[in-house]
Order: sequence, then C-alpha cells, then structure tokens
Amino acid sequence: MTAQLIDGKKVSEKCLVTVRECVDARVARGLRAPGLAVVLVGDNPASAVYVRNKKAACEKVGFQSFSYHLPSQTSEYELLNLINELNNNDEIDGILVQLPLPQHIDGQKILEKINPNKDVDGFHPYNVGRLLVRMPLMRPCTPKGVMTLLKEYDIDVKRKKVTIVGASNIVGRPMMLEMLLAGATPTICHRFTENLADEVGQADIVVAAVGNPNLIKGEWIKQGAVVVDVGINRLEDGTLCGDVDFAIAKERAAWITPVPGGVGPMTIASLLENTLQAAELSDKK
Ligand SMILES: Nc1nc2c(c(=O)[nH]1)N[C@@H](CN(C=O)c1ccc(C(=O)N[C@@H](CCC(=O)O)C(=O)O)cc1)CN2
Repeated sequence: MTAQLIDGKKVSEKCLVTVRECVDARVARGLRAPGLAVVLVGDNPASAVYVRNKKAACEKVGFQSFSYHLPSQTSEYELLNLINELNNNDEIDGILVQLPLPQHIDGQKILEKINPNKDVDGFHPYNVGRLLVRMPLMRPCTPKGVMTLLKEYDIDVKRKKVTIVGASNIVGRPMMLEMLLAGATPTICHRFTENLADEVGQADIVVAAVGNPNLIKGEWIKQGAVVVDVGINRLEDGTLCGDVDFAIAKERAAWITPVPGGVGPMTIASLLENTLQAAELSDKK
C-alpha cells in the first residue's frame, strides 16, 4: 500500500478563504475587522519565522495585526503589564504570545494572564478545562488543525484507536481531548511509556508530536493506518522532517501528512479561525 497524502497547505488555504469571506461580511455589516496581537520575546529564529507567517496570514484574511517584538531581557513583570494592556484594548480580539519564552519568564504565568476570551492559542487552563468537559471555546490550534484536516479528508475518528505520541500541554494533551470529544479511543504515550512500538502498532490513527526526528519507525505502523506527523525538526543540512520515518511509513499507511506542508500550516489557519471567533464573542458583549 502507498499512502495518500494529506495536504495541509491546500486545506489551510481553503480555511483562510472562508475566514476572509467572514471578515468581509463583518466589515460590510459595519463591524470592525478582527485584531490579533502577536507578542514575540527574544530572537529565536524559528519563532521569528512563525510570527512573520502569522502576520502575513492576518494580512491575507484582512485582520488588523498588532506586533510587539520585545528584547530577550524583558522581565516577567513587563510582559505581564503588556498582557494587561492588551486585555483592556477593545481593538484587540486575540492575544498570542509566541512560545518558547526566554527561561527567566514563567510561561504558564503569562498564559494565565491572558483573558480567556482573547486566548486564541487556547492554552489558558480555562480553555483547556472547557475542552475537557466537552464545552470547547478557544481550542488549541494544532490539535484543532489536525481535526479539521481529518474531517476535510472524510477520515472518521469515531470508534478508532488513536495513539498520540507526546504529552505536551500545547499538542499531545489537548489532542487527546479532541479525539475523546470526537468519539475515538485515545492512548497517550510519553517518555515513561513502555513498548512504544506496540502502542503505535495497535493504532488506527497515529499522531506523533514529540519533536524527535524519525522516532516513530515506519515498520511500527499498522497496514492501512492514518499517520499524522506534528513534529517539525530541522536537520543539520537545513531540511525539515517529522517524527515519523516517512519513507517506510508511507508504504504501510492509507493516509499520511508530509512535513513540511502537513499539520504546520493548519496551526496558523486555526489561529485565524479562533481570532475570528474571539471577535464574534466580543460583538456579543
Ligand atoms: N504561541 C504559540 N507558540 C507556538 C505554537 C503555537 O501554536 N502557539 N506552535 C509552535 C510553532 N508554530 C506556531 O507558532 C508553528 C510551527 C510550524 C508551522 C508551519 O507552518 N510549519 C511549516 C514549515 C515552516 C518552516 O519552514 O519552518 C510546515 O510544517 O509546513 C506553523 C506554526 C511552537 N510555538
């Protein structure tokens, strides 16, 4: 079997067109375009690329973007003050603090300072808790993007065994909650999991989100499984690869996401959808 590719770039572009149409309709009704504040602290080169791409995407859909690039020595107190200002600014519907933050800043404290209604990353414990109790509001972007991708390709997750590899707060854990909400039976694997190969081998759907190049061996994949690779790893030669050994996995899977061009672009598409949703919430205030 050779897997069919799940094209995240194509699906993300379709999502952007839909967001653009909603923005145009809002503006035609006399409402303002949604506003997204993008906060970057320090000079992490990968973060700078992601932030640039997020701002470019805002422009494409007609959002107003507000940029805050702060020096790496910015204190936690200064950053908390900025978040407070953004929380109180009525032109700003969504606040995004690019991760990772410099080590001297307590990232969790910063994320918890964001007004949950403006938390377009969906990382605030309020929003994670809402997903847990089946009342999602702002849904974490990467897991939401994965669910959108699967839906777009008519890949039904209900009743399926899903193995998620990686238990991070931003991908693995909310991914498990999304899968549970959608009627799948998720298993989450982490650094203490014994016999990862068996857990992966039993899965109808594998979601890899560890950030470890080729950790998931192609031979582990069950014939006909769906493989979603969230890992984005830059190799020494500058090329990108995922967490799954793509060359072998694609010979066993029915469907597979490439890296790049798979889940990554969906993260940004979900961010824009969440920002639009936040603007609509704020209209109702
Ligand atoms: N505040 C946040 N910080 C981080 C998040 C997040 O969702 N919110 N996720 C990641 C980084 N990230 C978004 O911020 C992100 C990563 C990758 C992509 C993407 O489109 N990747 C491309 C390849 C791009 C490249 O050439 O490097 C792809 O996979 O095709 C978008 C967003 C950590 N921080």
